[in-house]
Amino acid sequence: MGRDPDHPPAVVCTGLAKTFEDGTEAVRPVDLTVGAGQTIALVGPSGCGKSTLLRMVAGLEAPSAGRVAIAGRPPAETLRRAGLAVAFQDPSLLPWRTVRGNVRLALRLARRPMDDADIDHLLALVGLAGFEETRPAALSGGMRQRAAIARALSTRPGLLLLDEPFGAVDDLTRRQLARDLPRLWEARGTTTLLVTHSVSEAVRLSDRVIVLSPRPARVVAEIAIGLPRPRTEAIGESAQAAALTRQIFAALSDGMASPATAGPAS
Ligand SMILES: Nc1ncnc2c1ncn2[C@@H]1O[C@H](COP(=O)(O)OP(=O)(O)OP(=O)(O)O)[C@@H](O)[C@H]1O
Repeated sequence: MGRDPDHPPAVVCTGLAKTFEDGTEAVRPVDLTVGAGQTIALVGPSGCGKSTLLRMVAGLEAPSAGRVAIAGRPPAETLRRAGLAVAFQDPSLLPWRTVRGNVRLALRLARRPMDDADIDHLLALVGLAGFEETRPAALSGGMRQRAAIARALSTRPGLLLLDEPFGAVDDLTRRQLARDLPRLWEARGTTTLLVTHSVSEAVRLSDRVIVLSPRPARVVAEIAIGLPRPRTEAIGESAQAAALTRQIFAALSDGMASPATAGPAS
């Protein structure tokens, strides 16, 4: 399926902070490093600033302070070189194109060749076999989200940014995606930064979990997930995984107990 990505990049965020124009302080200076080829999960209470942080890494939101370096370069440059792909909560599929057409366009823009059989293989992997010719309006929210994930993976990015990638997906499909998709990005050595509301999913997928405080987001704990790979369901349900899950919940409650004073909410 196309060529291998460029060397997966490391991401370094230094003093990254965001206060919106209306005074809402979303992110307190955050230092964060994602090693090349690592998968890092961001977890934190709802509205704490996770998406804002991810959008700054993607170059879609300008930081108020600090900087992001992806393989030493600014995000916009990585985006332009198609080394970065995003799948966010609200999938921005083109409504007049079919599912396959949306993936095809991303590939064309990224100048990465892939034939329709390979596209369909990827669509089958995210459970969209039979919907290749369907337009987004005729898909459920979860299906649209899966189409956006397939589109993001199709260009074989070196860096993958996922915001609640399985948020609108039913539990059974979510479980299946959490099993199958990481195999793809692990096999390619993709550097992956994802936001999830699910602590068990964070444990299952990542090498390290970053626990954020309530808004404004600051890092309250970084927990290394030393579980073996591939992460089978049995590993995800092991006593070791359960202990890590408890540790993350404890860090989340510690963060809740010591919120920082924040600027006004929007
Ligand atoms: N453009 C904006 N202008 C002003 N405030 C904003 C803007 N975008 C987000 N916010 C505010 O910043 C805060 C953080 O939002 P963000 O979406 O990053 O949180 P989140 O942790 O991703 O939330 P959730 O878990 O519910 O998806 C929220 O209070 C939100 O209302």
